[in-house]
Amino acid sequence: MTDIFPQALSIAGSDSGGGAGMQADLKTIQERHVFATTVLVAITAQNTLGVQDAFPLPEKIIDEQFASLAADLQIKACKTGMLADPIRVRAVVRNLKKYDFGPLTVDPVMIAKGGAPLLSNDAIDVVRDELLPLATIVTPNLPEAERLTDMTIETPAAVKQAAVKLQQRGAQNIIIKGGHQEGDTSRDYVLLADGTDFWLSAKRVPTHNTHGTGDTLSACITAELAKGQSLEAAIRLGKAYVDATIRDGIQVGHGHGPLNHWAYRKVEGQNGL
Ligand SMILES: Nc1ncnc2c1ncn2[C@@H]1O[C@H](COP(=O)(O)OP(=O)(O)OP(=O)(O)O)[C@@H](O)[C@H]1O
Ligand SMILES: Cc1ncc(COP(=O)(O)O)c(N)n1
Repeated sequence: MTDIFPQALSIAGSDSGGGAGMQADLKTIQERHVFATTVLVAITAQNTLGVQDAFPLPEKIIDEQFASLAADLQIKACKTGMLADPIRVRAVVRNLKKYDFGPLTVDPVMIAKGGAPLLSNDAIDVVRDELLPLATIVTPNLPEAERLTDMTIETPAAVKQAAVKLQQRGAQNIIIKGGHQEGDTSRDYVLLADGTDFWLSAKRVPTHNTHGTGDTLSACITAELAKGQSLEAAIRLGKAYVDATIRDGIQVGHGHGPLNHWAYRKVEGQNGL
């Protein structure tokens, strides 16, 4: 008998433009040599210029996708992305409690780079109160961390305080991403369950082509967890992977362009990639 191949699950919205959401997850998980499966929660009509429309899927088909996967596949890690509204968040929570798909990475996607809401205001409290307690790791950007903690985060000390607050809300491990900061360096703060903490720094790339950075980071972490990597190794690999996709950019579309998901192949062997 051959070994079961590592399988990971993306629970997210579709970005027709291919740069973010489920498409970014699929590209990333595939590049990390893990078999990608999906539960589609919403469909967006989207390109690099913005989100033109969004359509959340009925609860029934969300439940059925989870049931189909649970009946057959051996998923070892999963992640959430765009969850749209309270009905969809609760449907996902219900299914994550019902089935074991391994460690859960929650990317609490709220607003697209172009400014369109991907999570309704009344769903934010549901994510905080019902989804965060299930999270092995939560990966907010700075504005998302502010909303989830009711804090203004303007200093490194406030970033650390927000991470502790997210742990108190039930998420075990935290990354607060610094992509939205000013300055020459993009710094992400990591707080692990055992209290270990560190910063992951990278020289900021002066580019508008950062559509899907958060999805890509969280999908890479999920893929590495599905392979059995430790959480810290998965986080460090995720950072190295997303950094390569931004640094070795491609030009697609006329707005916030997507990442180069195969860029790491050029730096393979470095930073564990
Ligand atoms: N211009 C940049 N140069 C280098 N690293 C960046 C840049 N922009 C973002 N990053 C890195 O990309 C990762 C994602 O961070 P970011 O804050 O952009 O997440 P996000 O807002 O959730 O992304 P998205 O919503 O686009 O999916 C982090 O590791 C961050 O440091
Ligand atoms: C379906 C979907 N999921 C997630 C994002 C976040 O990505 P970004 O903030 O880069 O627009 C998105 N735009 N669309």
